[in-house]
Amino acid sequence: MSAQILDGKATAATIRSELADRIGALKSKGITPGLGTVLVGDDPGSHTYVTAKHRDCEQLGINSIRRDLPGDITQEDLEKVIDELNDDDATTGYIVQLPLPPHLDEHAILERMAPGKDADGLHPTNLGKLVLNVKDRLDSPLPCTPNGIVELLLRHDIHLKGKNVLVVGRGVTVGRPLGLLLTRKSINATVTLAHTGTVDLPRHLAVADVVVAAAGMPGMITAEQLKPGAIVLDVGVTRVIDSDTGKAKLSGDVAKDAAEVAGWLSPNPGGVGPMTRAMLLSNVVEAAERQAGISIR
Ligand SMILES: Nc1nc(=O)c2c([nH]1)NC[C@@H]1CN(c3ccc(C(=O)N[C@@H](CCC(=O)O)C(=O)O)cc3)C=[N+]21
Repeated sequence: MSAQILDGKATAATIRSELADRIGALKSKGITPGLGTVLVGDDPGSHTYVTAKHRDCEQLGINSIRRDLPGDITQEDLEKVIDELNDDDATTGYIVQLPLPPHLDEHAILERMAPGKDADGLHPTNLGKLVLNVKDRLDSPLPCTPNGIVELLLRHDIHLKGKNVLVVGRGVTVGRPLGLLLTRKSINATVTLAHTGTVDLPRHLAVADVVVAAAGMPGMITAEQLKPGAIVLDVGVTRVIDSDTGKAKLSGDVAKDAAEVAGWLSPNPGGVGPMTRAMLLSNVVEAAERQAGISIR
């Protein structure tokens, strides 16, 4: 049996075309959404993702505000940039690419962002709303990768009600908030969050209907660990050196042989990554609609 593909590229393209209509409606009211990005340092992976995000904006007619900052920027100077973006009317929403260099206080930066301009859905206030509200639709942004995973499954007509979901990795952009989304009444999954402190990961994998691999550990999830027919989402993106070519390449957390056992598999690249970017655009458009007083639901 070979897994069916959760095609993030095609799904993201559909979402972008839906957003184009909503952007057209905003522009007819004289409103052009603007996405800001704050990138500190010169990590090649982060530059790739930020460039891809701005390419998406250009294709959709969303304004781009790009702040690439030196890796040795002080906390105080970074906070000044955050204050500028909070006050900039052309910036509907923005993100601070994580992780930040270790000398910077990531929490203080995220908290300093205006919650209404948080395009990532990672501001404590917005994550707090997710903790507090299990049943209603929220009027605040959802974290992009977790929401991208939900949207990818829904648009392939896969429903998680009653399913056992194993999330591997407790990072702030994926693992930690994902359970908050999947345990909402509208989805009703049961979620286990595994991490580096988990004992006997294979025991959890063997009973998981859905596996979200977001640990950043290349090839960690292999076919023999999976429950036959499991739905597998490969989220991890780690730069590794290709042993044959000696060149840097991106590796996912799921080994190639998983496709022989899984029922569904999101390719990497081409799965959750494009969905993350599509959800970011959706958060920016929703923020513009909210600021324009357009009811979005
Ligand atoms: N505050 C913050 N928010 C993030 O959402 C965030 C972050 N920091 N730090 C880094 C991670 C990583 N990330 C990706 C986004 C898109 C692709 C993506 O589109 N990947 C393409 C391949 C790259 C390409 O070809 O464009 C794919 O999977 O098909 C990958 C990874 C967001 N992140």
